[in-house]
Amino acid sequence: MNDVSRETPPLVDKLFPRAAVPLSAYAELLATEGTLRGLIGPREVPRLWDRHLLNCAVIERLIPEESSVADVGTGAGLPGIVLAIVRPDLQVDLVEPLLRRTTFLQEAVDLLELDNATVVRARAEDLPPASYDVVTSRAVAPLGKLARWCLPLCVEGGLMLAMKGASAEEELDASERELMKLGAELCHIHQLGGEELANPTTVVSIVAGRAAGGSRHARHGR
Ligand SMILES: C[S@@+](CC[C@H](N)C(=O)[O-])C[C@H]1O[C@@H](n2cnc3c(N)ncnc32)[C@H](O)[C@@H]1O
Repeated sequence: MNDVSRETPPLVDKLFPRAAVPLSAYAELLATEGTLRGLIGPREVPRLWDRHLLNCAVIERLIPEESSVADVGTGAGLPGIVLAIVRPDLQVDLVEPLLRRTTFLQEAVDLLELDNATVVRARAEDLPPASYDVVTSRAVAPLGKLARWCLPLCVEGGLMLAMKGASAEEELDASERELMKLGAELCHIHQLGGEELANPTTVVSIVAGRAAGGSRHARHGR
């Protein structure tokens, strides 16, 4: 057994008691196959929980029940796989163009028996518009470009959630015009997990307006 799974922090049981076992299995997969295949840097392994898994897990607080979610540029499954684990009520599409990564993602989905996650090998800009209630992303592109890819995927009134670092406010200011053109309605910067996590998560949330997606209901029939 790998060190990472043995060291599952007590906080995981406290915050996500029902998901602790699959989260630990995913942590182990990232620490082993994920690093072997170059999807996670070896230096990330000791901080997998703090900087990656828990950081991603807390964004579930912003996602309405039973949403259809696309995680754009999910890479090794962050935050998409984590969301599918901690929120079985969600339907999560793991959107990633690179074959090496989608192969790993499919193996992870199978191993973790995630019935509510689907691997979609595609670029965000090639997906049909107005397909999702929520579109998440982490470390994919600057906010303006990300909004061009993600907002059109949201249904009207849907939510784009971009995990960002210290640059969140600056990026939001810089992309204001673009966001307006794309029909963004409400933008907000959230700090999540401030009281529980060593590194709180910063998320920019943007409500999609009419120009962004289209119909009020997700077109995906899942
Ligand atoms: C730096 S990685 C981040 C991966 C993961 N979200 C994370 O936080 O660890 C960026 C990912 O975005 C993907 N990507 C780049 N352009 C994309 C696009 N237009 N549509 C979807 N994914 C894209 C890349 O293939 C890559 O896996």
